[in-house]
Amino acid sequence: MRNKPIANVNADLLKERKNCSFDIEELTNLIDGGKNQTARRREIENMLLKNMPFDIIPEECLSAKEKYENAVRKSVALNKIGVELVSQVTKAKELSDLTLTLRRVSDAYFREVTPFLLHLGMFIPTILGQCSDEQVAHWLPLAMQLKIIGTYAQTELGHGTFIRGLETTATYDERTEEFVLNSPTLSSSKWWAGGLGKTANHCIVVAQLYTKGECYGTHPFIVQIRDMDTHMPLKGLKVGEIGPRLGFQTADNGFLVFDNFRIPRDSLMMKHAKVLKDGTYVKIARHSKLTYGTMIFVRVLLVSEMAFNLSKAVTIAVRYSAVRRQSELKPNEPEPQVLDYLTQQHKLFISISTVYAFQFTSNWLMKTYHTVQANMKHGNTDALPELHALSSCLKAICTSDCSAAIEQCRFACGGHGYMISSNLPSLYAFTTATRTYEGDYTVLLLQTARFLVKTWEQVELGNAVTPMVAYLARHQNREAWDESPEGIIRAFEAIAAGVYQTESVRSVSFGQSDAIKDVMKQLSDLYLLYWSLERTGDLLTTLKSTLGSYDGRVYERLMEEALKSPLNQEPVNESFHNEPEPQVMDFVSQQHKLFIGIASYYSYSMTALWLWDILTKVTSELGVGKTDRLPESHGRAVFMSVFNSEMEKSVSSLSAPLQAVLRQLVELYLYYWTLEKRGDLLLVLQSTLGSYDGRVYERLMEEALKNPPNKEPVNESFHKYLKPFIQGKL
Ligand SMILES: CCCCC/C=C\C/C=C\C/C=C\C/C=C\CCCC(=O)SCCNC(=O)CCNC(=O)[C@H](O)C(C)(C)COP(=O)(O)OP(=O)(O)OC[C@H]1O[C@@H](n2cnc3c(N)ncnc32)[C@H](O)[C@@H]1OP(=O)(O)O
Ligand SMILES: Cc1cc2nc3c(=O)[nH]c(=O)nc-3n(C[C@H](O)[C@H](O)[C@H](O)COP(=O)(O)OP(=O)(O)OC[C@H]3O[C@@H](n4cnc5c(N)ncnc54)[C@H](O)[C@@H]3O)c2cc1C
Repeated sequence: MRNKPIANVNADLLKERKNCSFDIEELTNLIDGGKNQTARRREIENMLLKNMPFDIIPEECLSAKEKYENAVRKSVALNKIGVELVSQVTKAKELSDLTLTLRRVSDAYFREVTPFLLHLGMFIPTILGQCSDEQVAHWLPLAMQLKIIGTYAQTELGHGTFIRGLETTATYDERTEEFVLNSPTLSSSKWWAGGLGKTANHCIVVAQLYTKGECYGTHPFIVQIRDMDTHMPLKGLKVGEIGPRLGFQTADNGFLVFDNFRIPRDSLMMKHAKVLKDGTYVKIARHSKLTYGTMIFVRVLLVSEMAFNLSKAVTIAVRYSAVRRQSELKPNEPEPQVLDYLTQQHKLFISISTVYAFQFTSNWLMKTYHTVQANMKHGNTDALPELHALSSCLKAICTSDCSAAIEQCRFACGGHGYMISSNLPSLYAFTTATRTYEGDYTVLLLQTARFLVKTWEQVELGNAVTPMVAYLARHQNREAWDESPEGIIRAFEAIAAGVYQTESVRSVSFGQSDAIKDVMKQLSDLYLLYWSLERTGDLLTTLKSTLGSYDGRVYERLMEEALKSPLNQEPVNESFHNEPEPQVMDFVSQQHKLFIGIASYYSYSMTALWLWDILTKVTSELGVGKTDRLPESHGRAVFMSVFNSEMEKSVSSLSAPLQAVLRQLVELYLYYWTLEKRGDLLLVLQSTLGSYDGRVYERLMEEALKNPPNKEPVNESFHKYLKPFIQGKL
């Protein structure tokens, strides 16, 4: 796309590019995976450039409904080309290169995401990973050619993390050889699935399988949810869009509720378990968690997704920093490019290095994933726990780091970075969601910690462990790390960094020029140094804590320390003889702790009554319960001054004794009612999650039902684009 010289390039950018120490094309080839892949990518880009409709009005200026329709229009056009290209491919490797290229290039057409994301990212992978061979033969061609459009509905209003707690039931009825799907409670409503709200006509539903009166746990089912011709929701289910969210605005995330909805027996995805016609349950899987396979796959995918998204953000920020000039450092000299400020480089360079850390680690992780999959085909699931731990850990860290780094890139672009047109807000909104979906950050780190603790036990027993965790045995002297959760996670992070270093060295060791090697080495060093400085505290092995000692001799150490206190060096302190012991209330430091708390509390309450709008803003951002911890002194000052002046205005014309009494009464009244009516105050949170009565699920559903897309059962884009596309008439 960009291999031709472009006219009118900013002079500063040209200058920076001229300064480059290596051949840019060579690095491009490295990133693409070789010269041929670069050429193929450009070919596809050019083809799409010629054929794809561009936005006439920027996406962000459209209404929510228009945004969705526009996204469907573009998705259909893109996938028409995609399906055609896929049909020409014969080899598996070519197919995976092509899907990756299409995935990357497609981003150029969406500020938000395509409503087909879940179809490509989870529906197809789940067919591949969870269906029996016959089922794959039936469903895969339909899905690949987009004759059906699917999504993945696992999460419910009540449970996302704890999959075993899902409440949707699939009860086998052997008389009709059907499963009956039910959502027995409000909290069992499926919630969040991308593309479910308006687009998908099929859906993978994860439900508790019951047969012959027994529950066999969660299983995936493939379910048609809309009529293929009219697109109307099928009888026995309720489906809709969940409402506006931070990002993913064009992904029509949806809800789904079942009421005795019947599906054929073979809707159960039967690779890992079967239910026979007579209702007998047959377990096939050698590992109980194989039904979680799609999640592992997407976690692996997300590492490269994060590399890609951060690469876009940092490219935007670096280019802009070369163009942007700010502050006159020397009189009559041009203002410097902001890129030349060291502080600006500090914001940006770690992101560049992080992109490569993620990308190299991602290539390696994907290879590892395929190796484990290949072994599992032959029945060997030994490596699955480690793959789960590894993909959980890397997914958690890279999604978290990526969204933080994108924020830095946005900060680096000053005010203009806040414009939607800069694309940085959308990149942030997209990536910050990845920290939550496909397994929440904390939860996944805890999964990894669990694996490491188990491995540690093996090390202690002198048993062999896998190469990836062999360092645990090397560090058995416990000097290099401690056994706290942080220590475990830190050790794992160190491994991730190690992978990056070895992989980057391996990747650049052949063919590549010295110039590229130098740059890669610098980036690798930067990444390692940056994180060792960031985590200096964690890297220190002495915890300096009586409570956190390795041997757990907490009380002995507390006593030893106590005995060292100078006060204990004399049996009776001289103040016994000379001064009465003070009440702790008399200590100024104690008064400071207490009185400032009371004063702050009053100030917030007063300000709430007099300056309702300020409170609404602050509390909706911080939460009422947290206002006493309002961190910014500026915010505190505003509250204080408003409190003082408004109070004074009200009572200043009255006599002094009356003023004093009124002040006390006002204080009492406010104090009393603030505590009594804290529920009402919480209403200013304007939040479905933070309501005083805790009716979270009811409110989420009420809001979803108010959502304009749910006012029409079928969006007109179905008739205009989706239907002709699915039926091959476009
Ligand atoms: C090639 C390109 C193609 C094109 C791609 C296109 C697009 C790509 C772009 C983006 C990606 C695609 C889509 C993105 C958009 C949106 C997607 C959002 C979709 C979703 O958001 S979709 C819902 C995901 N929702 C979750 O992510 C729930 C998280 N919650 C869990 O994942 C579990 O619930 C957990 C693990 C917390 C507890 O589960 P639990 O309670 O059952 O287990 P428990 O803790 O008791 O552990 C018992 C034993 O199981 C082991 N174990 C656990 N999990 C395992 C696994 N997966 N594999 C192997 N072993 C496992 C343990 O290690 C332990 O082992 P041990 O006993 O030996 O210690
Ligand atoms: C944009 C987006 C798209 C999504 N798309 C889909 C989709 O297509 N299909 C689908 O099925 N789902 C989807 N999801 C849902 C997503 O997978 C869940 O939101 C995610 O798994 C987190 O679960 P939760 O919402 O139940 O969070 P919770 O588990 O309720 O998390 C709330 C808090 O509790 C903490 N917590 C929870 N459990 C533990 C624990 N055991 N130990 C310590 N702390 C804990 C978490 O760390 C977090 O701080 C999507 C979500 C988003 C945001």
